[in-house]
Amino acid sequence: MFRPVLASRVLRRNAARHLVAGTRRVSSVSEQATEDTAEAPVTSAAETEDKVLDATVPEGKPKIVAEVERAGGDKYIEWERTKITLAHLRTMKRYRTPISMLTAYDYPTGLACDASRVEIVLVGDSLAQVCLGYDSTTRITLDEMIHHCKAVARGCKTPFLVVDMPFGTYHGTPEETFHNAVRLVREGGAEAVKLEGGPEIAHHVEHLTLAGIPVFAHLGLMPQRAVQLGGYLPQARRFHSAKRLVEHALVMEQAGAVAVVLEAVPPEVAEAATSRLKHAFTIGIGAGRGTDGQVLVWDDMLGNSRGRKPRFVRQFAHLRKHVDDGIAAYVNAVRRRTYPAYQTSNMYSMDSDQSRQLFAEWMERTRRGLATENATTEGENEPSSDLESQTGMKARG
Ligand SMILES: Nc1nc(=O)c2c([nH]1)NC[C@@H]1CN(c3ccc(C(=O)N[C@@H](CCC(=O)O)C(=O)O)cc3)CN21
Ligand SMILES: CC(C)C(=O)C(=O)O
Repeated sequence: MFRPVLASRVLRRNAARHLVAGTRRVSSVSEQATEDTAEAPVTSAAETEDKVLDATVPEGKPKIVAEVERAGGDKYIEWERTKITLAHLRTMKRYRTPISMLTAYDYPTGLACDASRVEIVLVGDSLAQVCLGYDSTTRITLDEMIHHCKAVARGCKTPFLVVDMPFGTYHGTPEETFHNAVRLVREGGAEAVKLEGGPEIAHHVEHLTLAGIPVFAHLGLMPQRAVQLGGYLPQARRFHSAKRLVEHALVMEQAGAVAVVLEAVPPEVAEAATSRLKHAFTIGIGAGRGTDGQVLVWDDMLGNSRGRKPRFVRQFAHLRKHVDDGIAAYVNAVRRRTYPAYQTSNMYSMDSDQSRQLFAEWMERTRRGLATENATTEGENEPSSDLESQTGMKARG
C-alpha cells in the first residue's frame, strides 16, 4: 500500500539514479492518441520532467519508494533496484506499471541488462538467427541454448532471467520436458522457461509448474512454427483466431503459466487477453500497448541488425552505424600509420638503456649480412628465441 510521506528533492534525485520505473497506464490503450512507428527517432532514456507525488514507506517486498507523475499525467511506481522476482512483476502488473523485457545472448549483453532498469531478461532462441546465423530458430539445440544462457547468467544478476526452450525439447513426455527444463535451470542458470504453444502443450506447462519451474507461455506468432504458419505472419486477426488466442491465454494461465508472451497480434486482442488473465501478466511484441509489458530483441532495439526488420521494431540506438564507422576509422588509421601513435604511454619499452644500446650495436654489426657472428658480450647462454627456450634447439644462422 502507498503511504505518502514528504516528497523531497533528494528523493527525486535518488529516484532518477537508483530506482526502477515504469509507466502507469491511466487511460485505456485504445484512447491513447500517438502511434509508434518503426522509423521513430532515437528515444532518450532521460525523463527529467518527472515529479514525485509521494514517497512511500516501504512495506515488505518489493520496496516501493515513490509514486511519480510524468509530465503527461501518467503515473508509475519506483522502487529500489534489487533482485527482480515474480513478486515484483506481479506488483508491477497490479500497479499498471509496464514491465520491460529485453533479450540478451552472452556475457556483455547480460552485464548491460544487469546495469539497466530492465526487469526481465530473455535468452531468446532468436539467438539462433541473431547470433549464430541460422536461418530459423528451429535449428538451435538445447546444448547451444544452455551455453548462451550460462554466459548471460554470469553477467545478469538483478533482472528476472527467462530462457526459451528450443524447438523439439518440450514435445515428448512431460518428464522429458522437465528433464530438459532442469538442464536450463541447473546448468544455464535460468529462473523460468518459455514455451511456444497453447492447449496442446498445457500438460507440459502444468508438469513444469508443479515441479517448481515457472513457465512463460508464448502465443500468437510462434517463430518455431513459421514454416507451418507460412512465414512470420501476424496472428489472431480474424474473429475466430482472436477468440481462440484469448481462450488459449486462459488455458495457459490455468495450467500455471506465470506470464504469456503475445507476438504479432492486433492491439485489441492483446488488450483483451491481458484484461481476462487474473494472475498471469502479458508481455507483448508487436501486440500494441495494452499488455503488461513489452519485449524486443537486443539487436533490433539497439539498431544492430541488418536487413528487414519486423514492423513493430523501434531502434532506440544505432549501434550498427557506430560499429561500421568504428571499423572504418580503425582500418584507416592502420593504413595511415596513425595507429598506434608514437607515445611511450601505449608501447612497451626495452628494459634498460644497456639493453637498448647492446641491441643497437648488434644491429649495426650485423647490418651487412654478417649474421654469423655469435660473439655476444652478454647473455651468451640465454636462449635467443622462444623456440630455443622451449625446445633447447639451437637456432640456425
Ligand atoms: N532479429 C529478430 N527479431 C525478432 O523479433 C525475432 C527474430 N529475430 N527471430 C525470431 C522471431 C521471428 N520474428 C519475426 C520475424 C519477422 C517478422 C516480420 O518480418 N513480419 C512482417 C510481416 C510478415 C511478412 O510480411 O513476411 C512485418 O511486416 O512485421 C516478424 C517477427 C520475431 N523474432
Ligand atoms: C522475440 C522474443 C519474444 C523471442 O521469443 C525470442 O527472442 O526468441
